[in-house]
Amino acid sequence: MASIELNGLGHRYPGSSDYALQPQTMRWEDGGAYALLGPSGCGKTTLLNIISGLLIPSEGRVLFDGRDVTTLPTEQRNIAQVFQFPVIYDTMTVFDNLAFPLRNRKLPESEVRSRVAEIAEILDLSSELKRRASGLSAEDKQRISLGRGLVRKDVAAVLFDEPLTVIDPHVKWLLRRQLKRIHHQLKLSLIYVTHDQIEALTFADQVVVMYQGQVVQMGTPQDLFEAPAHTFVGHFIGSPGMNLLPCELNGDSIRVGEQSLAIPPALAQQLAQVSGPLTLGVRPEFVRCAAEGELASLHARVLRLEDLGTSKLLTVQLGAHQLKVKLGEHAELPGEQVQLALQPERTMFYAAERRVA
Ligand SMILES: Nc1ncnc2c1ncn2[C@@H]1O[C@H](COP(=O)(O)OP(=O)(O)OP(=O)(O)O)[C@@H](O)[C@H]1O
Repeated sequence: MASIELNGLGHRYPGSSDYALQPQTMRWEDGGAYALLGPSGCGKTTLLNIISGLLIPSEGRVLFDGRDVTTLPTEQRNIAQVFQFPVIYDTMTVFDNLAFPLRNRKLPESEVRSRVAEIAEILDLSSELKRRASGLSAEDKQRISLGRGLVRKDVAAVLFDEPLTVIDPHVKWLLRRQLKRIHHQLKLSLIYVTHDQIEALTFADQVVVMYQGQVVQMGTPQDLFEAPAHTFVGHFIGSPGMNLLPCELNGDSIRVGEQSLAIPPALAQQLAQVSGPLTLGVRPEFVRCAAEGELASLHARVLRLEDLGTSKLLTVQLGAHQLKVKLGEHAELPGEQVQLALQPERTMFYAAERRVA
């Protein structure tokens, strides 16, 4: 296993003046489980291909444990890869498929047997080991692909490119949990590309959120939820995402539309240093219905209440903007008008999309 450092790493495809990947520097720790999460076209595959050696970046360096691998071909990087679709040998048995990466490295047969047994056990393939891979379902075949990616202990990292795309949603959930268990048991460095936030948040210790060729935040699922560093993280993570409202500083308060919200003097001082328009961000989970006349609350017009099963979602009109509020499963429609209080420590401020307070 290895740490991975990206040093001023950026990429422009030949003939394009735009960066597919903006130059950036970051470090991923040895043994970590990282998810690269972002919408289509944000640069996830470009970054993964640079790490795997399929693509040489136009700028910057990639280091594995301090060793510069930027221009090394994939075979010399000592990595394992799992792709969207199964890559297995149909004519071989499940055992021989799982054993292949180990036999390729000339490991003694006794070690091959014990390692294959360990991986097969974790992936629920133990009873299938003698079967030919050709007769298996697409899901079982992808399970074998996962096993082949995970079977070697000596790889620098295992890279996954949307590996659960072909998997049925129910089995997907099981496999995600198995992957998490594998990570805890085997302590492999895992990098997992996905555009699915649930997949990223359940699998990874650290989620690397990408947007328009940039990593806009790297953090635990809790960091991303409680303190989004970028408005994109705010609305991309969460269901529904963060409420984002244009606002202005006005002395010791914030103006939101026609209304005023008192804020602590220290926060007002901090916001006074910021240039450019401000946006207030608060997740629907951190807004509550307040008592009439309660200090530091906003007045809004009720639009609708939807039942989400374990919670209810209230939509209100606040000036020109709509705001979502998550309420308990037994909440009732609060009438035509409502006072809303925002949890102060979970209310964020953004300028030019970045969090400033
Ligand atoms: N071979 C290429 N030549 C030119 N531009 C490319 C090439 N591959 C990708 N791009 C562009 O680079 C940007 C990043 O693409 P990339 O495939 O890395 O994103 P992604 O997040 O992996 O998206 P997806 O989930 O759709 O695969 C996009 O604007 C894309 O059009």
